[in-house]
Amino acid sequence: MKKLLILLLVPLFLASPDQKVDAQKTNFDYLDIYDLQYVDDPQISPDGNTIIYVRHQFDVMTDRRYTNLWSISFSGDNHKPITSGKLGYGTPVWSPDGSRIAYTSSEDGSNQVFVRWMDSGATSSITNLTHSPGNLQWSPDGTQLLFTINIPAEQPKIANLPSPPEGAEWTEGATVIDQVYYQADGSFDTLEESYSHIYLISAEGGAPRKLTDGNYDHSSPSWAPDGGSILFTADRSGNADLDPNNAQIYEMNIESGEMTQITNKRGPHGSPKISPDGQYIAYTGYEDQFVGYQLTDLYIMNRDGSNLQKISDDLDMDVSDITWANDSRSLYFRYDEEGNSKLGNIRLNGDYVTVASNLGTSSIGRPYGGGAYSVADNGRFAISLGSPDRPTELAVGHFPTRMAITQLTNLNELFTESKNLGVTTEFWVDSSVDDFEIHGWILTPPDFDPSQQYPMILEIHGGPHTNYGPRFTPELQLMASKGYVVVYTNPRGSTSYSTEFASYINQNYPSEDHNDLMDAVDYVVDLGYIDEDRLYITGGSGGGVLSSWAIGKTDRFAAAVVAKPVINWYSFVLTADMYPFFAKYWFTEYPWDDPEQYLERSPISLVGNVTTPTMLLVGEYDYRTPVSESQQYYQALKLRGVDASMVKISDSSHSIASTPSNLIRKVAYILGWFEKY
Ligand SMILES: CC(=O)N[C@@H](C)C(=O)N[C@@H](C)C(=O)N[C@@H](C)C(=O)O
Repeated sequence: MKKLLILLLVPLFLASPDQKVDAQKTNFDYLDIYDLQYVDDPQISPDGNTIIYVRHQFDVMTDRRYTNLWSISFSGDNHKPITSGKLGYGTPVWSPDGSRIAYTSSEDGSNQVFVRWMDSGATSSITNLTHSPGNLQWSPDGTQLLFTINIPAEQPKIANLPSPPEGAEWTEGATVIDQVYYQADGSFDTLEESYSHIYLISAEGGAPRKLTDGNYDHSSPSWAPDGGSILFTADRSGNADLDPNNAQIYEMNIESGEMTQITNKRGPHGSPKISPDGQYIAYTGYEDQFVGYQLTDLYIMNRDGSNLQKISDDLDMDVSDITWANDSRSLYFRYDEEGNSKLGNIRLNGDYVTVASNLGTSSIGRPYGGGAYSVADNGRFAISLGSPDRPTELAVGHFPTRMAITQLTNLNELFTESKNLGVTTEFWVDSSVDDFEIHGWILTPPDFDPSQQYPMILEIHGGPHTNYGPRFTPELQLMASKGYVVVYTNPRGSTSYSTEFASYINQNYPSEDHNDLMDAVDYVVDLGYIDEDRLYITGGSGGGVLSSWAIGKTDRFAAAVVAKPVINWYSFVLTADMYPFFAKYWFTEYPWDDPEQYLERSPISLVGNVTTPTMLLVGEYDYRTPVSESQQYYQALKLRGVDASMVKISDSSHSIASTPSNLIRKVAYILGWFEKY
């Protein structure tokens, strides 16, 4: 008995100290997804004393994500629900005096705008809309709200059809399509032609006033400090559908409805905001060069559009989500840097600082960037705080005193205390083809022991102009919990490093990003704990491009799962929902004018080399990277006698992870395929 006892105790001491398996805990498993909770969209009150945030939860019975509004004080006290139930509440916005919040809710069966009086808790819907509202913006005096909704365009009759006889059982009929955008990923039906318009409504309800007109989209409304006018963006050229990157800034006088175009440089103009002193307009954008990646900069100009200045020259990172500081002397903004999502503050002379790092999203999928923040008049701010080890929580801080960031919520404390999770470690590897350094992370299994040999999965991000980072990723944690070392990287083309790095694959994708991925695999293999006979590769969307490209270049992988890929750029730009953008920005010619340009960068051109057993996996209603792309590769592999399988995830769009059970299915099919080999 004594000898048996010693044998039983030894393995526990072998585990590396930082990954000792706690026998009281269990490994992260598929159904644990439904226990996760996320903080998103934290909105701090104007006086900085209270934060309203959106809490994301999941219901295993309805297989749905549902959201509620919660409130907590800046000190962390008085944490309580504002709404409850398994419905949808979102986009909370404080009134300028902090007495009310406006938000959207589906509690009445359709998405409407609600207002809550914070002192009494009285709540009322103030709209009765037929389409979902968005972009809620309080007027400076708190008496009115702006919002946008999509309004169907008048549809001309195409044919004078006879009516079926009474009781006849004719077929459904036909869908007439004549607009450029007739499908959008996430909308399962054919799109009706509609345009986004801006409305104004009393904060106490009543008939809304339609401010904009015409068959044009109007977006990003914001108020002038005096409440006399609003800014918004629109491309009213009449060619916006086929020229998708040229929205301009307009100012509209609320009383007269008179509209003035403020900008006219070619290129996108996003999120126009007037400074609190009324002196400047800030916006994000760039001068369009018609290439795949273009750095999004921050500009300021006078109210009339004169004296335009780019103030983010020293940043070389994409700027988004801008907010003027109360003194009109700086702006807060979101940016990603080396795979870390951050909140920054930039002065009008271009000097900038990082205010907070490690922002997180509410995704249950892969570790993409993102995050949310808000700032009070006194410099207090709230952020969605991410971490590689737990879902996103709420944190607060103060700028410029730079008090320590304080995490206020711990929604997942019991979860993280009861689960053995994979551990994320960072690495950099020198490119084998030039001077770039490639950034990556290794997610090791909960019971990891570097003296053992492990199967390895290389998981590749899409976009391609996005970035992965040390962020909580249930999708990859599930792979690690099943015993895999999971490696993920930011190959060239990824954002958050430099314009040079991201632009390298402009009209040159895929290319040496493949080498970056193989350099990362070589690096991790050289660490000595990977079984080289059990190397696996997978990736979604752009990651599907690179995983199918890779197995056309090497047979080092025991198996591959190519998820929602582009396989043939020629067919892709003629079937994808965003086809005008893809054709005009990812290529220099149309496919019929230069088929070779499309074919030479298409994974289908390398399928003749493939020996790797491959599963295709795609959402049944994926309109971003259509099912037909996966079908081409699957059928080519079958014709070549390569072991292939194809999984179509039912009722799924491009965003497979938007439904928890579909995320579970995706990981289970991926691991099932790898286990087979
Ligand atoms: C950044 C981004 O999403 N770009 C779009 C043009 C896009 O939809 N790209 C897809 C081809 C893609 O790779 N999407 C990634 C984000 C995914 O994992 O779905």
